[in-house]
Amino acid sequence: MLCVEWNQVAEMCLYLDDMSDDSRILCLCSRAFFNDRDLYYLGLKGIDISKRNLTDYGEDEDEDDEQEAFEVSSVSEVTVEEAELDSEAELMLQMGLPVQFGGSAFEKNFVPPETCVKQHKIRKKKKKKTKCSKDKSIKEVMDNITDVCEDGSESIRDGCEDSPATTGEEGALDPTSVEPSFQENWDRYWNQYGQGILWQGWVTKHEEPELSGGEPWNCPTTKEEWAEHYNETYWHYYGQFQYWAQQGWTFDEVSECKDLEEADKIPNHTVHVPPTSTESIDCLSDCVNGVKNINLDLKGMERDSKPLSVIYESHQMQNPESLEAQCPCDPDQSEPRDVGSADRDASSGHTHTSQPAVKVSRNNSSCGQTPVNGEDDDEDEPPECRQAKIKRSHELDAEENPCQVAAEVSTVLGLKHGTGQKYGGISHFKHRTLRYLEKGVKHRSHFLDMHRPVKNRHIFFSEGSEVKPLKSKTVNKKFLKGVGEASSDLLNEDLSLQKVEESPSSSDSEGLDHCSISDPSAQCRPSDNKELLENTEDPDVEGECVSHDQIITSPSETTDSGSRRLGSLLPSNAIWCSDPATGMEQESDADTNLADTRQLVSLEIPDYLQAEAEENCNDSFSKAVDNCKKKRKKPKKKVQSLPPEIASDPHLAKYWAQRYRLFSRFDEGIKLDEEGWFSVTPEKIAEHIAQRVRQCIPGAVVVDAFCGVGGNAIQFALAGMHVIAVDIDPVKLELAYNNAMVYGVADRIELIRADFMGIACDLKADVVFLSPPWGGPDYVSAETFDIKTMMSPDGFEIFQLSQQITKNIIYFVPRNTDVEQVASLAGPGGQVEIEQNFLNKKLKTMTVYFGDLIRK
Ligand SMILES: C[S@@+](CC[C@H](N)C(=O)[O-])C[C@H]1O[C@@H](n2cnc3c(N)ncnc32)[C@H](O)[C@@H]1O
Ligand SMILES: C[n+]1cn([C@@H]2O[C@H](CO)[C@@H](O)[C@H]2O)c2nc(N)[nH]c(=O)c21
Repeated sequence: MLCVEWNQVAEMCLYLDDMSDDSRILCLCSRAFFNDRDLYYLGLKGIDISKRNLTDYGEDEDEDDEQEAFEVSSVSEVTVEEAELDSEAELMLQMGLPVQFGGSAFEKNFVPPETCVKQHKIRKKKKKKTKCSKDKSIKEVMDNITDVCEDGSESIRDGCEDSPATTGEEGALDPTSVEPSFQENWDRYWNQYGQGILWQGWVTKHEEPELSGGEPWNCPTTKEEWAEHYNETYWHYYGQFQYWAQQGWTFDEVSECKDLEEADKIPNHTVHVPPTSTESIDCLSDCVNGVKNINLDLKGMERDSKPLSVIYESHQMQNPESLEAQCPCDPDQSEPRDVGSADRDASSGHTHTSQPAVKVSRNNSSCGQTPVNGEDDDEDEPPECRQAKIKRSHELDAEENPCQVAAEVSTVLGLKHGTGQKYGGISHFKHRTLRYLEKGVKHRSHFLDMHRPVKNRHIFFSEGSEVKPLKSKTVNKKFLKGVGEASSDLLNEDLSLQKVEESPSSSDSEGLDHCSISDPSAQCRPSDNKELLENTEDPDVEGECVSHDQIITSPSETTDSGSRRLGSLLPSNAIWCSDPATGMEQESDADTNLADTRQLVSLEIPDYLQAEAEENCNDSFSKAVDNCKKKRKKPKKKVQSLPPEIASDPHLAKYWAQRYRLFSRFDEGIKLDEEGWFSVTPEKIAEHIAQRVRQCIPGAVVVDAFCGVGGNAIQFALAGMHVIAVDIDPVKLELAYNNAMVYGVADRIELIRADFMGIACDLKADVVFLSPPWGGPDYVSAETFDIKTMMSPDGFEIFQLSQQITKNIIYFVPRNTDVEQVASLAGPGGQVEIEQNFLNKKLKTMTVYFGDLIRK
């Protein structure tokens, strides 16, 4: 299946210094969205997330994610079986917000604040009576438990329950638990921006809103939809506001009158708060007091509803970061930066677009958080963006501020502009332009998690604030470690530990000995490694290793694929492992003994990974959960044995929970090693990349230069391509082979154990796919990822060698990669497509396409 949605969002032109404008690099920015929530939840089955932190289970799998963990208690009533959260609700959870503020989960539990409290409480009481007895027992237990908070210092009652950001349903829903100053601030915010946000959202959903039949909130045909829209928008922004407020953000209120004057004295219309549901309409309108009086800028809104085609221009962006330091938006720097006439000159005539465009300038006055009502399509920006408003004008003016433009681009598009060395002798880009290709990019971007950095923190709440800061990564890690230690005595026999101990893993030295052999006649596949062999489609997959010291022609070269087939020169000390069953060959290296460096550290298994662990738990919490589970009469799940690399490292637990999103056929015998777990491409993304290749170059021969455990190679093969899969690590090739067997595509993948850097010049193919190591999961801790210096091998050298094979290259890079550096790979006058990959609305990775693979 292809991605849920694919959009071209912007076109960025990068102009080279000292070169004509024809040499500018065109960079298409696109987004691919995938949804594999079902696979994620499948991986959580058997894990009681009510007891643990969801981030431990990989929804936020990166080691250094900005989205910090949310407290256990915030999902105290959420168990995997019933966790049917939509993405928005989940985002709320991740932000530490009550799930009720998100999407469908919200709708089920709609509770307007303030004036609706009483009404709501009555409803709640009624609801409560009919609630599952699980709630009762859990509540009971929760009342008794005093040591469940992860930080160990506070009880649920004292430390968790009170905070709306960290509570379970009860605490979260009680609006009185929201600090009054927050509510006041929110009301002011909503009064000021609510109408703009509402209208902008409406306009985005409806190409050209038809106003002849009346305002959408009055028109009988749209009334209901408007109500829903209102509801969704209100609560979405409420959640956003609460989150950013917790992060220390404040917003500066501006005088409405002043705004209106600035907004060209736009005719006023009144927004009537529409019915949201039969029960809540009146109270909602009261809740959002003041919205009735907000003036709607229809004229401005109409302007905004036109397709966006906006150019941001920035000049001399050699060092946007250093410029950012002088940004006049910085409250500490009151003096505006004078861009100067030279910059203005440089800006003229560099639109280079086929479509009409509006240049965007940064008005200093707008830096000071002065949104212009209805004038600006940023009207719906979340609080963090209010600090840097952009005002449209038809000419660049002296007040344009390149650093803000860069910041805007990265805020909206989530792209990183670094100062890293450029490829191919390009010194730097003298200026750049950016044109949106999609309407409502900014609005849509708000609903995506792009790991935006949070800057400009202010003290917002009083010291007595009950809003608890989100849990830190350190705590999270400590917790994980602790769990690993504490749970060693809870080992469950069902987990086949004995088997784990006895059976060497793929990353275990015993297992490896079979492949890192010097005797070429030795068996390549570890015949005694049942772990590795079990569940493969063909039980007789043992093969022989054959030594080669000459040019080896791969079996596929004799197939009917003509000149496109591989002819590879292999290192002279290479050993090929041939599988008689499939005719596949594998190479092993006599010099390599990775086994020495790999050990099983410990066999402690966290209790929460034991699907049926509750049988061993005598505490009342477990009993309560147990009771609930029994009530649900769900069939008992088969206990799955934990792979040793997971069992030995509690940090890998999160990847285990994600196993089906990595390989949907995981249970059929998929095997990974430690590196494989954290670096394999999630199946949906790999499938999408493969489909793109299939569409552009059907039947291509693809070199997967760093194939790892085969995540991409398998998808290329499934899409009908012939794959030459290279990896330096023989263990990876073992695993890739095993996994390819599971998917029934082993015969379409040639596995070569070699250093890609050494054999690249001898490979022939139509497409090269590059997914090199990024230096481990810590790649996220870099503000901007530099593909030259942070990758090993050097990302530029990898690319240069690949260019010798073909111009059709796919580079799979971290989401925080310096886009200008990546774009420079295209060379002067070249083109590149940078595709952001979103998994469940969260930016995961970027895929960069070159040559014929760019979607025009
Ligand atoms: C990130 S993993 C690839 C993951 C793969 N795309 C997947 O989905 O399974 C990178 C792989 O590159 C391999 N590697 C590292 N240096 C290499 C080199 N010089 N040549 C070939 N492979 C290399 C590592 O052994 C590792 O398996
Ligand atoms: C450390 N890591 C994560 N991913 C990929 O990024 C996603 C989000 O973290 C992971 O799911 C994985 O696909 C990696 N891909 C490559 N090619 N190399 C890596 O070192 C790597």
